[in-house]
Amino acid sequence: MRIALVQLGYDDAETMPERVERVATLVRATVDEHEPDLVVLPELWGPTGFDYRRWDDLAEPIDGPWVTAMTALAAETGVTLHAGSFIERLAETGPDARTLANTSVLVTAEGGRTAYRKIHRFGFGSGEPKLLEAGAEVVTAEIPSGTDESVTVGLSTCYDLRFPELYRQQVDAGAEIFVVPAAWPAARVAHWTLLGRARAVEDQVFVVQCNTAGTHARTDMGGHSQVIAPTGEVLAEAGADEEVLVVDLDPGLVERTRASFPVLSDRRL
Ligand SMILES: O=C(O)CCC(=O)C(=O)O
Repeated sequence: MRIALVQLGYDDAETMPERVERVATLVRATVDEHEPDLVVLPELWGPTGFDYRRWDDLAEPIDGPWVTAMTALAAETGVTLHAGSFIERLAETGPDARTLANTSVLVTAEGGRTAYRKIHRFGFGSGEPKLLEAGAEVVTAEIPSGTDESVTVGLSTCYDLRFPELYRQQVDAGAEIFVVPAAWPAARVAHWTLLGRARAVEDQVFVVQCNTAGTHARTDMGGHSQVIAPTGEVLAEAGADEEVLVVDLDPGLVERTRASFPVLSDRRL
């Protein structure tokens, strides 16, 4: 299975429509050059990443222009696209009296769609917890792997990576690859790489982490997207700047790793 991670770099000058156009061009070029089965984009790259003062203006419903554009892009290029996340305007006010969510979207070339609302909100009282509803559902999806077998991916977003119990629930739901889009700051990029490896080793899965590059909202982004094998081996790691990372992986390694070192069967619940 070939996966391409688009570690997008951006600043505050580019508008959301300009960035959507640029990303579509990048995805088309990546698919033409590398023929991946799955393309992954980072968290909130459309609605300005960390600039949460603009989220309300840029929020869209799940059937709005951004998701429609990403669905069309997957159909046009014939790939499964994890489009990263956007600010979703919810149809109803949630339990925390908010009408927005940080929602990741995975679309297939055939038009199938899986959405995941970020469960752990980052900001310690400001930003996400103040403005967004928390997701309440653990989400996995079966996607094509480039062979006759499909593969099960678990969806999570950025700060979620700090909460191992979420990933154990994804394992219980059959996840073989954790896909984690992020806008993870440079200041804590060592945590990003360490926690990705930890999740891979403890859950014996592949971890695909697609971060953001550049500087926006006065925050330097950390880059260093990476793909980790179920053994903990780093299969590929990006630098700090915008970059497309392409990696081939064998989903069968999950089962082989678990069979040869069956640590998950020693869990005590
Ligand atoms: O946990 C961190 O250090 C970064 C998390 C974050 O930036 C986010 O979830 O948006």
